[in-house]
Amino acid sequence: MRILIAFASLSGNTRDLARMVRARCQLRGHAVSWVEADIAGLAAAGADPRHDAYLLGAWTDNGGRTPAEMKRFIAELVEAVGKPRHVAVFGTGETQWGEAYYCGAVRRMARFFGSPHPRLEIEQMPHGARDAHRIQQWTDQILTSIENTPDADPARIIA
Ligand SMILES: Cc1cc2nc3c(=O)[nH]c(=O)nc-3n(C[C@H](O)[C@H](O)[C@H](O)COP(=O)(O)O)c2cc1C
Repeated sequence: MRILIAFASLSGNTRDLARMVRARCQLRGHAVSWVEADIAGLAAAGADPRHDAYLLGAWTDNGGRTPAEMKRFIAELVEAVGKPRHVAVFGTGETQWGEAYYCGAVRRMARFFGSPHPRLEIEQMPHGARDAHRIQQWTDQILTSIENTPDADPARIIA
């Protein structure tokens, strides 16, 4: 499959997480388009913005909010391809901001897209065997689910 990974990361935690997700996708033989939303737009994903799966990641800003760079990217994505069916969301946050706000951006993005997939929420930076295992399991679960879905996405039918 062609997979788009796009994320916003202020201090690198979410970038580390995105890299681990990318490594797993590539290990399973998928082609990954990589967009760092803080410095690039959808054009970085190549000539065709349509992908089989969209894995979107973000850190969480004040009050559980989605960072502005990610909002801008999402607006561009929706303008180009609509709200895709196969969106899964990951991110990092800190519980010290309060349970109600923890990884709020991940929850908001998943809600916005109506994502049917589980969310991946990591506290601060991913570390240790436990996080590595969670990330691998999450990525595998998402990819297996999408691979096995009879698809009505125009992007996949045309591709
Ligand atoms: C100004 C600011 C506000 C934050 N607000 C929240 C928040 O509401 N909820 C949360 O879970 N984390 C919050 N955080 C923590 C970051 O989301 C967390 O450190 C994250 O791992 C940073 O990811 P990054 O290294 O990819 O930028 C906040 C951090 C900053 C700097």
